[in-house]
Amino acid sequence: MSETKRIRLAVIPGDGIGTEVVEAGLRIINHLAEASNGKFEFESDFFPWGCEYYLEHGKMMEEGGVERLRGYDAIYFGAVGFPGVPDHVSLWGLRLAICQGFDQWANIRPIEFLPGVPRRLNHPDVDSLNWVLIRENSEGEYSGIGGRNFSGRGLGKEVAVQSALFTEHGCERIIRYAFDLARTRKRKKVTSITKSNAQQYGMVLWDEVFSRVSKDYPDVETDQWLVDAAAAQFVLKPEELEVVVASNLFADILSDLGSALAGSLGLAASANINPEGNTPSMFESVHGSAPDIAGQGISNPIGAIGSAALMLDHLGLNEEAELINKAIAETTRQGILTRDLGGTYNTDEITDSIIENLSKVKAEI
Ligand SMILES: NC(=O)C1=CN([C@@H]2O[C@H](COP(=O)(O)OP(=O)(O)OC[C@H]3O[C@@H](n4cnc5c(N)ncnc54)[C@H](O)[C@@H]3O)[C@@H](O)[C@H]2O)C=CC1
Ligand SMILES: CC(=O)C(=O)O
Ligand SMILES: [K+]
Ligand SMILES: [Mn+2]
Repeated sequence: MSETKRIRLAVIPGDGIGTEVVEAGLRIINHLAEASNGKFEFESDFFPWGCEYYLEHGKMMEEGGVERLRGYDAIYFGAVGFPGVPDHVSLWGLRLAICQGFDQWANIRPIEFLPGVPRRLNHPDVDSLNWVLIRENSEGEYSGIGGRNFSGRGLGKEVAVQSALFTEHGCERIIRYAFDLARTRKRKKVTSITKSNAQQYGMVLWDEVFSRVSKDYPDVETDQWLVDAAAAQFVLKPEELEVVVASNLFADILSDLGSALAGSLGLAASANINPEGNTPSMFESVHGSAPDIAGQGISNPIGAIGSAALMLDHLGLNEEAELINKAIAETTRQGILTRDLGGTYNTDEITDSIIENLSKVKAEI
């Protein structure tokens, strides 16, 4: 028997349903670790950072918090944000501080159309759809460049500037990432989404880099859309999409649209990757802290559990990741669904079912 692989995990449940869905995800991966006969185990350290921490300490995480995470193999994250703390304070103080601090520049957001789920997309062959959004995660509209209150212009005359930063380096690395990923997939197609008619500097640079990089991938089909038309395209011609690459803001919006089309925001998983492997990557559901349903135990844990699968895949536990995804699909196929999908099951029951189905799908392999 070879040595046990010890995985050091930093767990940040955060706020609202973040805590509920992270607990569900941990149940799944700890179950797999126990069943692995010593192949791997997790050493999880919990960080109580978030809005409650802020109300007590005046900051979202402890001093030097990002540095404390550096030595971990991965970060498993819930969600951040709760009424009482301004959303821009909570987001910048935790999620963006980690993503940008660790240069997790590739945010991978697959959109799976699961069996048994009532999808909102009226497409004859929904089962054939499988998208992955590649979101630029280090710059663009979320560079934080700008300011307010420039010169005391007086009541009702305030001015705010919010700039987007696009660097050739930043565009090139995320676009190459999308092309490299497309090469591993069936259709081998990358769709780039910008708004370069109105945004004549940064997004034109993006388009130029896209066109230059695409020449290195003659085997990959390309498509380019302006974001307004692209939003319509998601609904009207979903079969045209496979790998989609877009800026920080656009892919943020389109990933919520995509997950809603697949059934619910609660389904979508994501990975914030530092592809160089210099820093830990962070895995989290696409959705936020959902204060409207927090504390009721009814949140859909599938996005967070799928994110745990992305994490295992990243850590080299590819078979286990596949098992999780198969077990999720088996649970939805059986009609075991949370309320956001029209079901009646709660978070724990979905998680129980996925755990049960892990053994079932394993036996079928
Ligand atoms: N990565 C992160 O940590 C993110 C944080 N946020 C923060 O979350 C807070 C709430 O933001 P919202 O715009 O309301 O977005 P949200 O994603 O939290 O919720 C939007 C809607 O989707 C529903 N929903 C989301 N996830 C669900 C799940 N797993 N199961 C069932 N229903 C689910 C919610 O109940 C709500 O009606 C804000 O403070 C925001 O800044 C928002 C998005 C991402
Ligand atoms: C902040 C946010 O909405 C996201 O990362 O998806
Ligand atoms: K999240
Ligand atoms: Mn978002």
